[in-house]
This record gives sequence, structure tokens and C-alpha cells, in this order.
Amino acid sequence: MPDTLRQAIRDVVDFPKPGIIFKDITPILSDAKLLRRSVELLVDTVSEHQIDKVAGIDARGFIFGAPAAIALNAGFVPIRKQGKLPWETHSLSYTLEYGTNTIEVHKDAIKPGEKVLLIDDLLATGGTAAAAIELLRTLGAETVCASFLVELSFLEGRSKLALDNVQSIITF
Ligand SMILES: O=P(O)(O)OC[C@H]1O[C@H](OP(=O)(O)OP(=O)(O)O)[C@H](O)[C@@H]1O
Ligand SMILES: Nc1ncnc2[nH]cnc12
Repeated sequence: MPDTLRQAIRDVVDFPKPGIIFKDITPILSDAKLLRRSVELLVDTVSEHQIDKVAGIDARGFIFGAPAAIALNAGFVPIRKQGKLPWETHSLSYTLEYGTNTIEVHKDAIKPGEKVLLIDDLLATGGTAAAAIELLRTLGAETVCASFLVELSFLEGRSKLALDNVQSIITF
């Protein structure tokens, strides 16, 4: 199945900037079987008993994070782009493959010591996920695993994540 998923991903050249080959996952999202299997494979990267909360990164991480949380009997925590969360937040700026950004999390989203699975659709340079893990650390959360549908291994993003358990379903 990971091969079928890989074949469904579409390369879009020079998006959103010249020189970037964008991995478009929308063909997976629009196929019922591929979407379901993607979530199942992400859920399989951890055991249900390990996880109190799934944290998903705005925006594509929400697509996989929320159904994974339901499957794991865990809560869901949105890590959002700046200015979207209404209550008190911690925030952090970071660099990603094609720019810079700031992400935020609600200060009361996770209790100290809770075990968290971080989910996003794609790991590229690792800037986004590293910032998310740092935000979760600020809350006192224990990020037990970071799981991605796609990893662009040539960008060596996993070396930026101070985590033993980094999983990806499809690697380019
Ligand atoms: O490993 P990095 O180089 O940091 O890149 C990975 C991030 O880039 C994409 O998000 P993007 O900021 O484009 O937001 P989107 O989900 O709203 O499209 C992707 O969904 C990851 O979150
Ligand atoms: N090449 C890429 N394709 C899709 N999403 C990305 N996020 C960062 N780099 C990306």
C-alpha cells in the first residue's frame, strides 16, 4: 500500500516558488481507500495506550491528525499559524523549505507530562516540526513520536528533530 500511496502523489514543479518541487497529496485525499489507509498507517506508528493527545500542524496536519486522534482515543490539539487561535498562546517562528512562518499553540492545550503524537502530512527541512516539538516542550508535554505521511529524506529534516521516534510512511 505505501507504493500505491507514493504513486498517487503528484509533483508540481516551481510551486509555491521557483525551484521547489511540491508534493501534492490531494489525489490521496480524494480517494476513499487511500485516505483511510493513510490514517491507519499513521495510527499504527504508535500504541493506543501511549498517547493522550495528537497534535496536528496547520493546515495539512489537521486532515490526518484529527481522525488519528479519534482512532487512538486521544484528544486533538491544533498547532496553528499565527493569529488564528483565540486564547492565550505560546508562539515560535521558524524557517521551512519555501519561507518563514510562525506557529502557535494554546497554553492550556496539554497538561504537563501528557504523552503526545505529533502528526503532519510532510517532513521536508524539518523546520516546522522542530518548532512544533519545541512548542509542545514549552507546555511540558512529552512528544513520544512524530509521524509523517511523506518524508523528503534528501532534505535531512529528521536530523533537526530531537526525537528518537520519527516515522514516515512514504519516503522520497
Ligand atoms: O519540513 P519543512 O521544511 O518545515 O516543511 C514542512 C511543512 O510545510 C508544509 O506546510 P505549509 O507551511 O506549506 O502549510 P500548509 O499545510 O498550510 O500548506 C507541510 O504541510 C509541513 O507542515
Ligand atoms: N516540497 C514540498 N511539497 C509539499 N509540501 C512541502 N512542505 C515543504 N516542502 C514541501
